[in-house]
Amino acid sequence: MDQISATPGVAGQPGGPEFGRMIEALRTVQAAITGAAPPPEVSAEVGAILETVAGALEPYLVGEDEQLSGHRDDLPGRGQPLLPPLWLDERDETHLRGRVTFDRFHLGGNGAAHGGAITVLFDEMLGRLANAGRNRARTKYLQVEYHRITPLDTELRVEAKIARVEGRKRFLTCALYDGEHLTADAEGLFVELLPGQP
Ligand SMILES: CCCCCCCCCCCCCC(=O)SCCNC(=O)CCNC(=O)[C@H](O)C(C)(C)COP(=O)(O)OP(=O)(O)OC[C@H]1O[C@@H](n2cnc3c(N)ncnc32)[C@H](O)[C@@H]1OP(=O)(O)O
Repeated sequence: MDQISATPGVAGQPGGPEFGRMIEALRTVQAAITGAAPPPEVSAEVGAILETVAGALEPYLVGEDEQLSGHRDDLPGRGQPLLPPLWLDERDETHLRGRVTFDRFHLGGNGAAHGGAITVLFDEMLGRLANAGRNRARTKYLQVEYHRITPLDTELRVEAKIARVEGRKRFLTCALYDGEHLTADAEGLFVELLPGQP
C-alpha cells in the first residue's frame, strides 16, 4: 500500500488504460446491480457472467504489494472499488482538496449516501494526508458528523486539513460539501507507527 503510482499506465501493460477501464466497468456494474430489479432469468444470466469474470481473473491473483487496485493514483479512488470515485485536485503536506461522486452503489436510503460510504471517504482523505511525506500512520479514531443528507449522482467537494501534530499523533479534519452546504465532517487521530507495528 505504501507504493501508489501517479504515473499513468502504458497501454498493453498491466496497469495500463485497460485496467482503468475494467475498474470503471466494475463501478458501473456495482451501481447497475444495486439499482436493478431484474427478472430471475436475467439475474441468473448476469450471475453466470460474473462467475465467468471471476474465473478469468483467478489465474492472475497476486499478493497485496503486486495488486494494481488501490495503487493507481492516476485513477479515481486509486482504482480501489471500495472507495467512491475521488479525484484529488490539490494536495500538499497540510491539505487535500478533491471531488467525489456517490452513486446508486453507495445508497443508504431515501436518496442519501450511506453513512459508512462517507466514512470510507473520510478515512481515505485523512489517511492520504496523514501519510503525505511522513512516516506511516494509522487511524486511531475517526469521529464523523452528518449535518444533512449527502446526495447521490452529484459532484461534491471534499477538503482535508492537518489540525495539529503532537509527537506521533496527527490530528486532522475533513469536510464534505454539496455546493456551499456542509453535508458531513470528521475529526480524526492518526498515530505514527512504531517499528514493528503492521
Ligand atoms: C499504513 C498506511 C500506509 C500509507 C498508505 C497511504 C495511502 C492510504 C490511505 C488509506 C488510509 C486508510 C487508513 C486506515 O484505515 S488504517 C486502518 C484502520 N486503523 C487501524 O487498523 C489501526 C489499528 N490500531 C493500531 O494499529 C494501533 O492502535 C495504533 C498503531 C494506531 C496506535 O497504537 P500504539 O499502541 O502505538 O499507540 P497508543 O494507543 O499508545 O497511542 C499513541 C498516542 O495516542 C494517544 N491516544 C490514543 N487514543 C487516543 C484518543 N482516543 N484520543 C486522544 N489521544 C489518544 C495515546 O494517549 C498516545 O499518546 P501519547 O501518550 O504518546 O502522548
